[in-house]
Amino acid sequence: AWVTEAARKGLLWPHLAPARGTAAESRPPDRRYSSANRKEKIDMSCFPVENTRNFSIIAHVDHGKSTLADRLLELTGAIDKTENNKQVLDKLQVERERGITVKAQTASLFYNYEGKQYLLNLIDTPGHVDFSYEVSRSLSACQGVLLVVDANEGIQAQTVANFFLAFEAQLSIIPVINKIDLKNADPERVEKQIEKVFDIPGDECIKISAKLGTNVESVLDAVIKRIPSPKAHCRNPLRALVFDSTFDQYRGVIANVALFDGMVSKGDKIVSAHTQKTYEVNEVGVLNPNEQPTHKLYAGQVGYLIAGMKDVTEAQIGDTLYLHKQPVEPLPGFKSAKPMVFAGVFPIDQSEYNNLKSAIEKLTLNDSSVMVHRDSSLALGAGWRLGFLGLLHMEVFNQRLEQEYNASVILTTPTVPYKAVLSSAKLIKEYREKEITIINPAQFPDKSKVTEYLEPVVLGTIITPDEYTGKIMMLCQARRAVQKNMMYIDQNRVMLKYLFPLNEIVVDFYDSLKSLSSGYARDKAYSVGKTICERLKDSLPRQLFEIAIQAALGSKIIARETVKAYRKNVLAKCYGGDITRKMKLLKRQAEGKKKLRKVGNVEVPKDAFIKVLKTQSDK
Ligand SMILES: Nc1nc2c(ncn2[C@@H]2O[C@H](COP(=O)(O)OP(=O)(O)OP(=O)(O)O)[C@@H](O)[C@H]2O)c(=O)[nH]1
Repeated sequence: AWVTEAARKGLLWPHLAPARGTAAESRPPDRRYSSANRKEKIDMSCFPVENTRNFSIIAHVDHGKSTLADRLLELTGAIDKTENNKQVLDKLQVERERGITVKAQTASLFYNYEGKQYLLNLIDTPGHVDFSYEVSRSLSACQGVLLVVDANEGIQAQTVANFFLAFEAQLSIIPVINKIDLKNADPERVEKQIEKVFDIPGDECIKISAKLGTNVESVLDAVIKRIPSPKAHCRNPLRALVFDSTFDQYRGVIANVALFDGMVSKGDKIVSAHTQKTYEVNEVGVLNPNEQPTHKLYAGQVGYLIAGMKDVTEAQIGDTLYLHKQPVEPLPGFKSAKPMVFAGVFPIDQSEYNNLKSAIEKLTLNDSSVMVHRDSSLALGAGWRLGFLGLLHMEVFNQRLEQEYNASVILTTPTVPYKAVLSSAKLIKEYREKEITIINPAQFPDKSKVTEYLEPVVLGTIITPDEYTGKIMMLCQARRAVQKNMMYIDQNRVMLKYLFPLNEIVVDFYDSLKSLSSGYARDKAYSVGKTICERLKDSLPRQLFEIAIQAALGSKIIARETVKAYRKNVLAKCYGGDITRKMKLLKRQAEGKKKLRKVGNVEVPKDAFIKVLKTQSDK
């Protein structure tokens, strides 16, 4: 939301609505695992809609989604049981290194249950808040979710956010309490939290250890029994939703599709509802979890499709594909993800500009949520201003540029966008708009030309042991946050909801919050200001006059360093002891310096800039 300072205080947090409960299911007697023949094309016609389930796993970061996904893949024979099955669906190097999921992956699992073959389409989702656009996107292809909660940590902020994404999409929600093998696990306490916060009966919780594989089979059984099959019809004309797309250097765009109606196979002519362009389908298949070509894809199924689309903009996420000459009503698309954190990206060396340009272009082919604007700076040369969904998204992008494209870049301090309602007729004419969005601090219009400024705000959830509540409330107030809700989720854990100005939390809020509970809270603005001033002092060449380097927070100066002037010995030629002449010379020098300081421009050399910015991003 975008609000003014006054409106921020009036906004309401949507109250916790009750969950749609589903009855607890009894355990089924027989089961057998089947693995599909992965060499030949699979015939998908043996999976009618009623034997298909499309589901996702959602959880707070590190609660064990990927580990559970690995176990489900093993149980259904999609991958072999080995020690090395760690986060099979996390394919990117950055995902494995950071142990986080960035891009959602899909896997079709084949499972024999009570004598019937089932097709279970699992769509893995990232847990971090920056990637929640990936979550909602994946959910649109599902009818149900597994809500994984750590048996030790209990419900966390992202559990709540993800629950609401699933709840609003009207999906069946199966709570899974994971890590029951941990010494400090307290599944009963977590069960009560789930009842209290989500209003889901405690006996619907499935308690498992994804790591050891304990009770994981009952998760698959619950998927079959509690999640409805998709409402799709093979006899209707094709209606396929593009819910993700990736770019392959050799094969072009691979679109992940969910078939809401009809069928599609190689050779079919399809049309994109968004671009109205026609393509011929080269290949269809399912992900098991690697691409496995099939003869056809049928209504209710989830798979991939390759049709000669050259870049991901041709396979827009949220687009509907239909058969040529058989147009259908397009499915409701997605709201495109809005970047909320902007930073300048410049090559360390301008001769690297073209390489960096092509690296950014390639990377954004796979991540269409990054906004790209050209930018230039006197000090840093030509570069870009990129928009990201959050700080982690920015860091991941930067890391991928370095790892996958060998690019080294300068990343400037991130900022959030602001809006300004213009009052100056001249500016309105120039922008051709009354309300403008400012993503570059250098382009901030002057106060005298603006009626009001608006800033982005976010609703944040904090879950904490109650002994820290007081300190956290003070921190939130200091960040101009407005409290919207507070409730005990169990005896000593509190859930706080605040409306935060995004700018106040984007960079270091989480660090401050963590340090509060570890007992070493500090004011970061002062230390950051001081460090930058010190670095600049060391990097700036001395001038004939004194240079004051100040860090300001609003109009308040919070740090200062001085670069001393060169002192020219004006008395060098003045032999003898005439003190009045010496004084006169020194006075004239001082006056000259005073004048110089007023008019003197300090040119900041590029390497000084780089030094300061690099130490910032290295921190
Ligand atoms: N003891 C124990 N550890 C587990 C269990 N399940 C997962 N873990 C561990 O918890 C950590 C996080 O697990 P992941 O599966 O990567 O978590 P995730 O939710 O997929 O994380 P993101 O993809 O970043 O959202 C890993 O170190 C796992 O080994 C479990 O049942 N018991």
